Amino acid sequence: MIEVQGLRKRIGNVQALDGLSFRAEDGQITGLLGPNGAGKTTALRTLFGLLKADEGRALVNGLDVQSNTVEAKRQLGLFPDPFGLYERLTPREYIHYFATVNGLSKAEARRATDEVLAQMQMQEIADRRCKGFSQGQRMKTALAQAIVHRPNNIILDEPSRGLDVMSTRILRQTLSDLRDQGHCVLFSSHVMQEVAALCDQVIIIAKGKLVAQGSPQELCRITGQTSLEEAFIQLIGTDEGIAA
Ligand SMILES: Nc1ncnc2c1ncn2[C@@H]1O[C@H](COP(=O)(O)OP(=O)(O)OP(=O)(O)O)[C@@H](O)[C@H]1O
Repeated sequence: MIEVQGLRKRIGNVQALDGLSFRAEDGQITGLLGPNGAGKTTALRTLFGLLKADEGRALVNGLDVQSNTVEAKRQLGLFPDPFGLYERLTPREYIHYFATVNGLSKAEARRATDEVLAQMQMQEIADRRCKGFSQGQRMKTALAQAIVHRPNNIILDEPSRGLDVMSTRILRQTLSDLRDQGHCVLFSSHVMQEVAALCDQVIIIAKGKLVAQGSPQELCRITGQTSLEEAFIQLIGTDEGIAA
């Protein structure tokens, strides 16, 4: 379970988070939606302990990421930018390294790496260097790295950005599988269709604050609209931030 309570963060002259609160439950995919500059990345970075909030708390399974950083992070997987992989490493080396960083012994890390390589159907590329990898191969490596230590919670910042159709399908299937296994999956997106199709809960934020939270159906009902896109536009007052 992931929760933020009253997060406030000022960056330069901008109030990036302005008392943001929301909760993402286990066994659900929760989508974070908002126009450009709404504070989505700032909220996710704060949850991962990469930024320190001025006020408020970010909790992972009830653990405060600021005061209980190591333990909280072990229960959290962060999907990194797939374009920032170390090109000299193979997926096996890469994934194994992150498994040990997250506290697994060498033997456990080897076993967990084998399992995740099989789960993601990566055996063929497991021992090739990442240099020259396609987008889909990069995405799989990045996702495998995020989930190798079997964290209960997974955070992804615009994971489908730049992916082709096949890679997007693999990503969506993996997120659905993680949800079905009981994980808490929280991701940000601008793609309305993706959010409507995948998410059990949608959190809409603007100007660093929560605007609405509910299932896509509930948000349509509240606003009297027939699509999530229309509901979003009504709640936000603009169609900025929507991708087709
Ligand atoms: N390092 C920074 N320096 C200056 N301003 C920043 C910085 N990081 C974030 N901000 C500002 O904080 C606000 C929130 O930014 P954030 O990246 O969290 O929004 P977002 O919802 O992820 O936007 P997008 O959908 O465009 O990616 C924006 O106004 C942004 O310009």
